[in-house]
Amino acid sequence: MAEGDAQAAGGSAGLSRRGLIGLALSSGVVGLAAGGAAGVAGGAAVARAEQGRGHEEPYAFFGPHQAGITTPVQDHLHFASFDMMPRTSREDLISLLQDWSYAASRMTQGLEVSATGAVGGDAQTPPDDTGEAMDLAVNGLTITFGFGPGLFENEDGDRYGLAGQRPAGLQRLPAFLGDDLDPESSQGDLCIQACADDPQVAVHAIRNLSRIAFGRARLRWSQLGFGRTSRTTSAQATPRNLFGYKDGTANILSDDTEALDDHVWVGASDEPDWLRGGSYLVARKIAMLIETWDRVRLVEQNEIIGRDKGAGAPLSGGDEFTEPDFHSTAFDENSHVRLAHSSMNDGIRILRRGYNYVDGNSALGRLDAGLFFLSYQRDPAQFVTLQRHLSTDLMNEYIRHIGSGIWAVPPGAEASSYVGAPLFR
Ligand SMILES: C=CC1=C(C)c2cc3[nH]c(cc4nc(cc5[nH]c(cc1n2)c(C)c5CCC(=O)O)C(CCC(=O)O)=C4C)c(C)c3C=C
Ligand SMILES: [Fe+2]
Repeated sequence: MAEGDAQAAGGSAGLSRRGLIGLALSSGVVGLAAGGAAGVAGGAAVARAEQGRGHEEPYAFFGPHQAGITTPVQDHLHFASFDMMPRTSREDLISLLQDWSYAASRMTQGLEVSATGAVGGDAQTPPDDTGEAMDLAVNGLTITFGFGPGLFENEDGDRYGLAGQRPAGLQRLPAFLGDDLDPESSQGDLCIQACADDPQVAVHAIRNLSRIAFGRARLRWSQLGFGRTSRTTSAQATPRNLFGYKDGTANILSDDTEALDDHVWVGASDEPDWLRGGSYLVARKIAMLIETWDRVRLVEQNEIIGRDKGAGAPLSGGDEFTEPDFHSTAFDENSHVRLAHSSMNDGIRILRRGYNYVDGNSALGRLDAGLFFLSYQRDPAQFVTLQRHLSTDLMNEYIRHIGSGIWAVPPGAEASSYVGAPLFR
């Protein structure tokens, strides 16, 4: 076994390639844990070409926090929710997480899922990698994994011996006023958020991870997103959502370590200890009634949001980054920004990372479009409090929550290990 291979396999707690049997893995595996893309070794490995508009340098896969939370928000999303297959064991779950981590650690460095990849293996077997990202650069790909409530316990009981490790806050979200949820596009035992500056790179990641899961987990639902609706660094311009408003102005940014520790990362004083350095992810698929919104007068649109459509400034005045003054009579008391603001919610903040989506159109010629809302928080109660407070939001006339999910997002994997390893110790 080459040195890189040994590091990637990492002993009993390490990355496994066992579950990839049938995907014809062979020699020449890259020493990802040690050197990332720079460690490309022999074998038939194909490093992806340097074509792409987005971020050219890979983001590290291993580290204290998973990438894809504070990482500068990429332009495209493919989000997938999975259910474990019936009669799978704890060992199946562990091997799946090991195989996913191994493949993710390669793809996020711009490599194919295995050393032989799409064209370097035995031509008489299906290739390990599906190939559609071969000529594309890494495009800032991040792959973030989450564990749903059903992984710890469901109607079949404690399938994987994890019930005792379940975070107290990891419960299915309560019903909210006006929810119109489709259970088929909600929740799931596991989730994967793939973000990249090229949509094909994100889709390639989910497609290959779904393939690797074969026999152990199956895709439950997935969502494509385009046009980020948030920013996580001050260097990123604030993008716009499908209502035409700047979205992400007041988001938590990656250099605000105090806010991240207070509001996003599960901390040293929080339980359970395997989740420290992780977070909780909430996803809400929110349909936006675009055609109805487009008939609303501009002044009323501004009242509903609580900000000016052009500059994104609060209605109390100033520029985009001026703090709103809620003593001003400029705000309707049920404007979105007022109801969502931390000063109206006991100081609660969340890190938002959502995307626009368009899933075609209805038979009536209306766009099936909206916001795939994603937020990271230290405690799910933060989202629940905010969403309850939004029950009188003027915006509610123009939106419908149609999908929902919550997952515990483990800390980043240690080098040579896999995402979620501390849960199984
Ligand atoms: C429960 C949390 C939230 C949901 C759901 C939500 C949906 C939603 N939001 C917009 C558009 C905007 N939201 C803005 C600000 C904002 N939204 C939330 C929370 C939820 N939004 C928060 C915490 C904030 C920040 C409030 C503050 O501190 O000022 C804005 C203003 C610009 C900005 O700061 O990002 C817009 C615009 C839509 C369209 C939507 C559902 C479809
Ligand atoms: Fe909002």
